[in-house]
Amino acid sequence: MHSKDQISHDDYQKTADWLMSQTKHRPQVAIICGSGLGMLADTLKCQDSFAYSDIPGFPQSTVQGHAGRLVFGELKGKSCVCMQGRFHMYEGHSLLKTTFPVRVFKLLGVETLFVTNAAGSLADGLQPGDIMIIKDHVNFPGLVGLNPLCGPNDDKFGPRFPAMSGCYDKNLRCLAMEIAKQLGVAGLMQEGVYAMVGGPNFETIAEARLLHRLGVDAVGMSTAPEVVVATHCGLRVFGLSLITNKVVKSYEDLDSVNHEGVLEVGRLRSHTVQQLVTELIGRMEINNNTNNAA
Ligand SMILES: O=P(O)(O)O[C@@H]1C[C@H](O)[C@@H](CO)O1
Ligand SMILES: Nc1nc2[nH]cnc2c(=O)[nH]1
Repeated sequence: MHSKDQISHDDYQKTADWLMSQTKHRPQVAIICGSGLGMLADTLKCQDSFAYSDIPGFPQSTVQGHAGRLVFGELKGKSCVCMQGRFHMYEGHSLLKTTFPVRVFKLLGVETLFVTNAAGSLADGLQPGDIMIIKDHVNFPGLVGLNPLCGPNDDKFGPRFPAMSGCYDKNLRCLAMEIAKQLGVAGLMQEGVYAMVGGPNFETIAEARLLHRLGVDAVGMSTAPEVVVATHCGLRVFGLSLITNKVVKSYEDLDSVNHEGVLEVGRLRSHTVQQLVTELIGRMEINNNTNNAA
């Protein structure tokens, strides 16, 4: 890693301090909105919002469907911060930049991170419009050393060799399924394994078949680095993939995926995703956060 890519503890702290000087909200929960899912921020009450371009140290969103705003507010009595737009490796950001907000959230006192994304389905049982609760992930870039934790370890955030088993909180996954039943949308939901690939191109048929054989249920281009960094600094994580398309696995299939279609499914399912996230945040327990990374 080149030194220009490194971000010091002070850099994260400066951004956190700036945000705390601009808003009275002290969020317990952070939400990262995936492609087409930015409307999650609209449900927050008593909003304070900041364009990424106005936040010292923040990267900029370049992808259509990622507005580039950080929104603070209340949801069901819990203080939240929501990223309307995330950063992807394929935009040219370093992985440390991609995950920069997660460590800032930790310094703000956040204890639970919600990650959402748009993903293509490889599992036969997952259809466009379905919602997958992420049970686990395969971080393909991470497996070959493209990991935000590479480089000097910042012991104030977490250990050199963090465990990743159990990084998607089981209690929150169970509660989400219970809420889905109560909302009458359990038929749309199942748990599965998400895989991150680098993008920005969608999969070839041979790549799709490979991922399918490896046991991947849904594939996308984000999330895993954020979850790795969140787990490293002790955040509890809950993740949802909105299935926006079937990944083409047959040479006879003439379908092909495009980003506009991905955003459209996001819009169609926005209400259900919003309801689920709102109820889950309302019903989950929050521990007293001692903010031990500060
Ligand atoms: O930010 P997410 O992971 O939801 O975005 C997915 C992956 C690509 O960025 C884009 C492809 O349409 O959607
Ligand atoms: N890699 C990948 N990312 C996606 N995001 C939404 N759909 C897809 C897909 O089919 N493949």
